[in-house]
Amino acid sequence: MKVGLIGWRGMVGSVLMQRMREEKDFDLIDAVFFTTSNAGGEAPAEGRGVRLKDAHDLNELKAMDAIISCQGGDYTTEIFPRLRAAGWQGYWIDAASTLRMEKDAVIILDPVNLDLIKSSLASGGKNFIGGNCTNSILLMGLGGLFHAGLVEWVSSMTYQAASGAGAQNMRELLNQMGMAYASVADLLADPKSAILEIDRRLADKLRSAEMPTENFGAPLAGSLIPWIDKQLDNGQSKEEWKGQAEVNKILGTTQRIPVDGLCVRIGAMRCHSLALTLKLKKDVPLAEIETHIKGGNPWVKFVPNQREISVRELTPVAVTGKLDVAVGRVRKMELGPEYVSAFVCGDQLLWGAAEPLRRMLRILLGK
Ligand SMILES: NC(=O)C1=CN([C@@H]2O[C@H](COP(=O)(O)OP(=O)(O)OC[C@H]3O[C@@H](n4cnc5c(N)ncnc54)[C@H](OP(=O)(O)O)[C@@H]3O)[C@@H](O)[C@H]2O)C=CC1
Ligand SMILES: N[C@@H](CC(=O)OP(=O)(O)O)C(=O)O
Repeated sequence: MKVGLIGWRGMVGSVLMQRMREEKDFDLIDAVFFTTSNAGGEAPAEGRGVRLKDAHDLNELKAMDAIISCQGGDYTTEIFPRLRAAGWQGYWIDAASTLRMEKDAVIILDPVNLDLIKSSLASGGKNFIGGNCTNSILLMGLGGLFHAGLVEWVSSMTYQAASGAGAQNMRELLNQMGMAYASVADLLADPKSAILEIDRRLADKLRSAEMPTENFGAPLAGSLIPWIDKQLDNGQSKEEWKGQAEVNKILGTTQRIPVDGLCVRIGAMRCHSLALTLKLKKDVPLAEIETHIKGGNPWVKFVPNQREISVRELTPVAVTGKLDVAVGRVRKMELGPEYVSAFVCGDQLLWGAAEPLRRMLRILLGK
């Protein structure tokens, strides 16, 4: 199978390349690397000596059996319709949100919706799009509970990492942290210095025009940003809107499960977390709930609802760089016996972006 890779050197693309190398996916395909900026340049070794092709050259793209794009929504918007209009019948696998809600597209998260993917393939489906990172992590964590048909609705409050906004934002966060520390380093070194003086000086620095905020639009270090993506007319952010739309599409629900909440950017690097309130359809014993969650997929790492282990294992720092999706803080809430809390934490560049794409390729290859 000839597989074109576009966006392979970006942040999501680099994680995809790393995972494809680890899993030896390149042994199974003829990989052809494309670029929007350096046609004719040297491709990664997996390209077996073929130079980089122009990602705007429809004839080169048409020669592919499948294309994986991590290049971004603008590229998809520009190229995908022209490629299909030119008669290309190959498989389009994409990280960008552009095509997610199209009728002929499946949002891919195979540990949760392999049946939908397979039935789409059987009926000639060709467009397979990775989900929004927050939703993919929610469903990787709690898919078992959804599949058991127990969830009436979900309130989802998110704590989203800087990486979701892009590589430049990760750098900006670290630069902000560095400036924040530098502003009080001398006082910190003196154990007798007054904490309120440290706090005042830090607040002044974080609010000052010196703070680099070109990418986030506000300081994130020592703070948070309670808005992600565009503003919609109903008061939701676009990120919040995606929750219900995508979760229901991924699950293929016939009766819509309401999902809503506030999406918040915090100073984690690449793990998104969600604090969830679930209203169940009935009062189910906690042990049964835990069994459903644990049985969701092999990557669920269930963390018992105990302080010490939660502090150690249910955090972005513990989860970063791993395929495990940590699920914990599962308990009945004081709101009533059908109300359950949960906290889910996953690496948004792995299950949230790159992993479903390479797994889709494997499904196409039947391996
Ligand atoms: N960021 C995220 O967490 C998630 C992103 N996505 C989607 O994935 C897509 C890509 O996102 P992301 O990987 O963050 O985008 P990046 O900005 O990291 O990369 C996109 C492209 O930018 C070009 N580029 C220009 N300068 C550089 C450089 N110095 N280093 C690397 N690449 C460079 C590359 O194209 P070229 O080689 O052609 O020049 C690259 O493929 C987006 O559509 C996004 O919606 C989906 C889920 C999560
Ligand atoms: N919006 C997500 C990242 C992302 O790229 O989402 P989407 O693939 O839905 O555009 C975040 O900021 O954390």
